[in-house]
Amino acid sequence: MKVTVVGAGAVGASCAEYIAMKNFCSEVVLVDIKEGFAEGKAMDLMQTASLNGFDTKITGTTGDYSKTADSHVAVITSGIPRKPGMTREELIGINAGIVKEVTENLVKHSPNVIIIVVSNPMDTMAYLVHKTSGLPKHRIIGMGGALDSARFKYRLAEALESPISDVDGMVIAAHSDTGMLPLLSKATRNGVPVTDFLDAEQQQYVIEETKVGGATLTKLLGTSAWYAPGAAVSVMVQAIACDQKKMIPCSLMLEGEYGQSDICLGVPAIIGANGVEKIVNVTLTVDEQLKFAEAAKAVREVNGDLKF
Ligand SMILES: NC(=O)C1=CN([C@@H]2O[C@H](COP(=O)(O)OP(=O)(O)OC[C@H]3O[C@@H](n4cnc5c(N)ncnc54)[C@H](O)[C@@H]3O)[C@@H](O)[C@H]2O)C=CC1
Ligand SMILES: O=C([O-])CC(=O)C(=O)O
Repeated sequence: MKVTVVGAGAVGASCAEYIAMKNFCSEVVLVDIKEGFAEGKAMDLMQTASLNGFDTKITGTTGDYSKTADSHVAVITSGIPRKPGMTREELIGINAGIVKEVTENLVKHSPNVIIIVVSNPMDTMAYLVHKTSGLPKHRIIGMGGALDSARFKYRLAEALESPISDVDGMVIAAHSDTGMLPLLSKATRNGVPVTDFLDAEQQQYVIEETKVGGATLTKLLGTSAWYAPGAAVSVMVQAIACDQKKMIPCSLMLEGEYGQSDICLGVPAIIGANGVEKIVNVTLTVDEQLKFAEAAKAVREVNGDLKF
């Protein structure tokens, strides 16, 4: 299995590191536009191989896409991250052009690739990849829900004063500060609804902290997060590489599912060797249905700013 990661910055390098550490992949190619940067990150990571016990070969290139040829999976992390006080949506002006150009280069050299889109605003960037790549829809997957769900579980465990391994939960809809939909109604501690343990105030705290998870870290770090984003991507790549048929919320092109069409939004899906094997239709409460529709409206407005 050959994986390309475009963007050797904070998230791209973290993706490559977690993929290598899990040792399920033969080759990872890092690509960046900054001269020597991807080569340097690849060399540094390779010098951890004997220390961390992996055999994945990591190489780097400054924009030579022939080195990415015949990748099974490509992860797009190229673009700028937000600074404190910004929204993800404000990144569209710079990132749309980068994502479009990177997509064209990737598809030219790997026509059968499965693309995982990370660059923000992610739901809109995933939509852009659909509109410009010509790839079938099961081979374009936006990464947001895997990360947001991990943050939801972190906040749930904090409120429950429980180990995170006791907790299960999922976040769907948009990967934005306002459009995320943590499915509290379905979250459990060892199969017991979390709503049995948490009062209304605690429930609201978990929901609000989950939604602004990325903004909170951006304020603390001065740029956006990378460890959990990198780990979330590695889980998705492994699900494909090992044909795990894992259920992961991802931003996918909808054609009537959840009442939406011609939009990429976070929904639970089975991820395996073919990319998206199936979108899972979860029954939402009336309030969740309304919130999902509101998130769709906001993403659609951002999509309207795209020029193809
Ligand atoms: N979907 C999600 O859950 C998450 C998305 N992000 C997004 O991921 C993106 C990357 O974030 P970071 O890694 O923190 O930024 P970064 O600035 O550390 O890295 C981005 C890299 O992209 C490279 N780049 C720029 N244009 C390029 C091009 N045309 N071709 C190849 N490489 C190019 C830059 O040289 C830089 O090394 C941002 O847009 C950020 O908002 C970050 C975290 C989570
Ligand atoms: O917050 C950001 O801008 C980066 C991101 O998408 C996240 O960490 O969830």
